[in-house]
Amino acid sequence: MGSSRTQDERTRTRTRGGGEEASSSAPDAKSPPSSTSTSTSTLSTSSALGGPSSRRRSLFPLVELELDDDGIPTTASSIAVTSALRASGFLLARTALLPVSLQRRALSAARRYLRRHGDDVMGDADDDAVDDPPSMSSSPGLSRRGGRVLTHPTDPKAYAMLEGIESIRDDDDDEDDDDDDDDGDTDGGGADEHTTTTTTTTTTTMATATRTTTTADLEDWYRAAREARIALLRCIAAGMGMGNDDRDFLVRLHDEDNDSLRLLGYFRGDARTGNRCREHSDYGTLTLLLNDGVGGLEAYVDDDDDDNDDDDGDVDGDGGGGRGYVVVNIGSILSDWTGGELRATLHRVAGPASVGGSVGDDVADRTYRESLLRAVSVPRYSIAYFADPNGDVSIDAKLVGSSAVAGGGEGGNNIGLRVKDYIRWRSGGMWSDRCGVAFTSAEESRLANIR
Ligand SMILES: O=C(O)CCC(=O)C(=O)O
Ligand SMILES: [Fe+2]
Repeated sequence: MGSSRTQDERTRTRTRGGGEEASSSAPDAKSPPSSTSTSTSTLSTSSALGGPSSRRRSLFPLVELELDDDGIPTTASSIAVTSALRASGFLLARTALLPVSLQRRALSAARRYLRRHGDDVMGDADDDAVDDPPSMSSSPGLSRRGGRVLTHPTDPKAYAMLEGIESIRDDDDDEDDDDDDDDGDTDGGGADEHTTTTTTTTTTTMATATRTTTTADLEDWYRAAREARIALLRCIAAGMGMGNDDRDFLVRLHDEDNDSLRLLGYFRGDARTGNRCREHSDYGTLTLLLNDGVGGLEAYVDDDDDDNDDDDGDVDGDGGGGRGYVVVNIGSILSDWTGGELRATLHRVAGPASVGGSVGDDVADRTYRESLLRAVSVPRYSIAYFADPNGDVSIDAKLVGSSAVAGGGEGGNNIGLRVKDYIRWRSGGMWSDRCGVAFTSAEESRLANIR
């Protein structure tokens, strides 16, 4: 199982996962101890999702995810991760588990993958626009199904869902006799050393090498993301005191490895381009997001302790890719498990014409608008790694507090909705059937509030 993500919180209306009225979800009162390596990152001034033009610079913490000699996250890291997820639901994580070199390789591989498989599926990719993800020159608003790369029904993007590491290899096996559109692209980043070493060989050999490298790089990223998932789940379990301080409490609820990679290629646009990715929140447990540094990612964050509706934060504008960190956020299942203490935050990839975007005329507005214009003038690539819990775990479990239910009621008859059914419902299907566009009516109405 993996995830194609859609939607959830509308914090402005003080609601939390499942549409319930929020109880208390004030940011963690504990400030990280001075020994923590947490710092804040420099972030672009955000546009407000749905607010007028007032701006606030929002800083999400950059957390150095440190492991001890046994590979266990330090206490400082656990506190830093949990504090950020309480406060905003977002953090930027830097960790030796996801080194910059691997990030670059993975992004290059995603780009190659989307272009190759997109061409396969859609057949009309723009050959001149070598930097662009595959697009459909006709009917750009329609999703064409049946291949590995889909165009999104509404957002100007192509994407591929890779459900499990094996799916990457299967894709390559399927392609063994298909070399006509494999361009051996080295992505200008010099990241594809295997391809580079084969440039003097025949086209066919080079194509094979490119496939192999693409597969290897995506597999490496997938494996590394799984390790990072384990570390982050340990941080959360420890930081929240779950399972009587059993640090592997959450890890065990994920030992089926129900995860997926979504490779995303956003098309170039112009001043008229609105959202490149519609507002949504993720609905599994944990998302690790790597992007190529092209801006536009925004998160809608609300302070519970004031009435300002415009406390929205641009997550990064340069998330990963260059500076070596990944964006970490959580989905609604984990948020619900914690009674909303950890936030599944609404986010999007904005374009210059996004609703509630930069409409004012002060310096910050203009600067931000220019940054979005620059961002949309180039394609944007990202890789989302989604972790879901084991399929039979209850999404209704409460994993914090005195009534915490280990395993979410596993084995019981009255466990409520199971993860696998919930995800099927949210995502509009399982596996490659997922369209990733399902919105519940509650979510739709929350979204309507910001339009
Ligand atoms: O591409 C991005 O930066 C955001 C993607 C995202 O939020 C998602 O796919 O759930
Ligand atoms: Fe997302």
